[in-house]
Amino acid sequence: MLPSWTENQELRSMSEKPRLIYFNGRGRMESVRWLLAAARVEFEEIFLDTREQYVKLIKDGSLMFQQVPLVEIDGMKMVQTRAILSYIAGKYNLYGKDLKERAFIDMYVEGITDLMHMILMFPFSPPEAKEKNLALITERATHRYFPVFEKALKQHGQDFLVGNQVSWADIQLMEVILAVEEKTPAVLLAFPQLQVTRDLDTVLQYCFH
Ligand SMILES: N[C@@H](CCC(=O)N[C@@H](CS)C(=O)NCC(=O)O)C(=O)O
Repeated sequence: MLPSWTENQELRSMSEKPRLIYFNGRGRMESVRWLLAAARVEFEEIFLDTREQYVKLIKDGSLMFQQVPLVEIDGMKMVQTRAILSYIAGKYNLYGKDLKERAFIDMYVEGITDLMHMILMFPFSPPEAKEKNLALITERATHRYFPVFEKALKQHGQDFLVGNQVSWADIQLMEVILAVEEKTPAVLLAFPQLQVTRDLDTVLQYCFH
C-alpha cells in the first residue's frame, strides 16, 4: 500500500530538497525563496489553491500554529518565517561569523521585516486608505529605513552590510528595495549605495561565484 500523504512527509529524508508550502503568491514565503536562491539551494513548491488543502495540513498536524508558511527541511516541518529564515541563514553561512555580526544581521533583518510588513499589508488596505498607506511606506522607507542601510554600506566600505561577506541581511535588503521601488519607482534617487545593492550583480556575485 502506498504511504499516506502524512507518512510520505515523514519519509522525506535530510537529503531531499526543501519543500515550500504556501499560497501562490509572494507574501511571507518570498524571503524564504530569496534566501534559498542566494544559498544556491534548489527547492520545491506546493501552492495551496483551496481552503481544503490548508485545512488538511492543519488536521495532519503539519502547522504548529495553524499558519503557513510551512517549509519541510532536513526532516522538520518548520513554521514561523523568522525561524525558517534563521535556520537557512545559519545552515548556509549567511548569518555572520560570530555573535556580534549575528546581532547586527538580526537588527537589520528586523528593521527590514517591519518595512516589509507594511508592504505585505498594503493590498488589504481599504480603498480610502490606499493613498495614505502608500505615502506612509514611502515616507518610512525614505526617512527611517533606507538611510540606515545607505549609511551602513557607506561606512562599511563594502558591498554588504555586515562583515566581509554576503549575509541574510543583504538578501533581505535587496528584496525590500525592489518591493518599495515597485510601489515608488524613484525612491532610490537619494540613495546611491542602495542603487548599487539593487543591482543584482553586486550582491549575488558573492552568492554565485
Ligand atoms: N508569525 C507567522 C505569521 C504567519 C501568518 O500570519 N500566516 C498567514 C498567511 S501569510 C496565515 O496562515 N494566516 C491564517 C491564520 O492566521 O489563521 C510567521 O511569520 O510565519
